[in-house]
Amino acid sequence: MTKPEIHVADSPEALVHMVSEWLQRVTLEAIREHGCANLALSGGSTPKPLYQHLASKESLPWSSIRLYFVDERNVGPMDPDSNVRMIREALLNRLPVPPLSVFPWLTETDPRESLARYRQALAILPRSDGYPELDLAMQGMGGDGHTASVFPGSPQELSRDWVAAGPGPGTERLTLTLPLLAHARRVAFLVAGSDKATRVQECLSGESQLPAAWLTRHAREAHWFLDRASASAL
Ligand SMILES: O=C1O[C@H](COP(=O)(O)O)[C@@H](O)[C@H](O)[C@H]1O
Repeated sequence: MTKPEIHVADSPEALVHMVSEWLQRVTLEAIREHGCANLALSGGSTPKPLYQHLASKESLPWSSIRLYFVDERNVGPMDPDSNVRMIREALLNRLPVPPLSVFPWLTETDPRESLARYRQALAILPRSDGYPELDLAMQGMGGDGHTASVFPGSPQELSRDWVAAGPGPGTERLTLTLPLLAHARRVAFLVAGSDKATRVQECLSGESQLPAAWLTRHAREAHWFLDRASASAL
């Protein structure tokens, strides 16, 4: 449990550049250290420009990177709500990423089957305290303080498993759990916009029990990447 590092960029565009440089640096470091980098990416609207930017740079050795998905909505892979659809369109379809290194959630089926398959996909990772160890988990934060698909007051919030399924606004969710994410070598939150400023302040105050705050406090190394607007209440 260490103090989170807060990085503030002057604009949403500068934020994308800042996170992209950092993500590339820590990814290359992991590849140098143990031959590959194990990353988990979030969905939602905030990271899309980051993924598009990364796709345009083509500077990472994608054959040495495994890509997991922090969470998914239990909808088809072409559904407008699908996280993997957004990440494929913004990033994966534009790059030479080997399909076998990409681990989408199985959806449109019994969630117990999806969770069992995702546990298998995660089981190839090294372990930290019995949890699969990601090199980097890229997180978002919703306006209610959720992160991944762990919503305040949801059953997912209490899970100590590696993965969980449960309710979310609109669609059922499949998600990596907070303890698994906390065992990643690094957790990075990417948040933009003045509408989230008060929640950012709350999550970084050290008192809050919201999922994003819990993960920040329990992560081995937590980073918050903010634009000026989302950092305005700090
Ligand atoms: O529902 C979700 O929301 C969070 C936050 O999304 P944002 O659009 O407000 O940045 C996201 O991190 C998560 O992957 C997604 O499923």
